[in-house]
Amino acid sequence: MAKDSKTSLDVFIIVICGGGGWMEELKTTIADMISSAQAVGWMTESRAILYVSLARGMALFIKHKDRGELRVHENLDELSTDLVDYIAELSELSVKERGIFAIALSGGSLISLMRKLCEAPYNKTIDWAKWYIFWADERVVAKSHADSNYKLAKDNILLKVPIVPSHVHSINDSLSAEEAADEYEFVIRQLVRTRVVSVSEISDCPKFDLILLGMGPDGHVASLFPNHPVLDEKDEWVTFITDSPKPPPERITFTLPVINSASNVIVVATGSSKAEAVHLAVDDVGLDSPLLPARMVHPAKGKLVWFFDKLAASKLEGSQFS
Ligand SMILES: O=C(O)[C@H](O)[C@@H](O)[C@H](O)[C@H](O)COP(=O)(O)O
Repeated sequence: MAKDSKTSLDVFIIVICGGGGWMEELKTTIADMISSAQAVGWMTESRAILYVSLARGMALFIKHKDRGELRVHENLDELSTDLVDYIAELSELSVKERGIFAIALSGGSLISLMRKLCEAPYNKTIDWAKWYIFWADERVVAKSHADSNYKLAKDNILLKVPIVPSHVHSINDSLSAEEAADEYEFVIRQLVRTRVVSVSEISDCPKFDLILLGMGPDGHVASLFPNHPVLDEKDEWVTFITDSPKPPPERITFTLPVINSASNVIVVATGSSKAEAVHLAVDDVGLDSPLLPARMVHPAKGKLVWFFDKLAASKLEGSQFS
């Protein structure tokens, strides 16, 4: 079989979501087989379409040729189940490898999609004492304010699992945005020194075990908004903005070099309002199209996984999700 270059999504992994036991083995076997078939040029468009139609009503896992892995789910419940399962898997690997799981959260709907972490089996099986929590971005408001990303995570997750309070690193809410960003970077520098957070082999940046990002309809991730000068920040690890188009205006945010130095990055986008941004962030859209912040997420050595529901994935090239 000849390789068909029209296979726009370079589909080569389909798995049935859920299950366990033999289903897990089947998933791995299928992934390996399709991966080998693609590697030797045996992946045809017709086969990809067959897989897509087989996957209707099931989760579809796609290995994109340069945008990481795309996981398209039928609905939010399935997405959330797969998301927490993947986070638990990364936590286990990281704790096994280095005894710590340093994870950076964002705000928005992502947090409610993570709430299953507080339920069985994860509340018992995850090694919560090894978790260190950070924020990839935070709104500069009091920690008790309804807009606080810290409060959102605390109320929905952190209070419900046995995380060590001293492992939770949130910003100092009594400072200005600029001061809070500087101080947060200082805190992270100390934790890199003691290797609570690893260091990247290719830059001097911190290497978080996992950075979790939501994506706005404009393609922003963390508090990195389209066309904002902080997208060019190369030196700072944490920076600030006072003109966020999404309220509240004052925020601190990890910079792109930090996001792109992580071992793992997850981007979650759901709902039809995100469909165009998903297309622009993932597909080969050419240089004339707007360069969205989400498209600039490209971990140099790490793994990037996108979690979509079928509405958010509906404008992906070659998709059958609409
Ligand atoms: O503090 C923030 O505002 C967030 O970190 C932001 O980057 C969020 O993740 C996206 O705007 C997506 O939010 P939704 O998932 O709620 O659309």
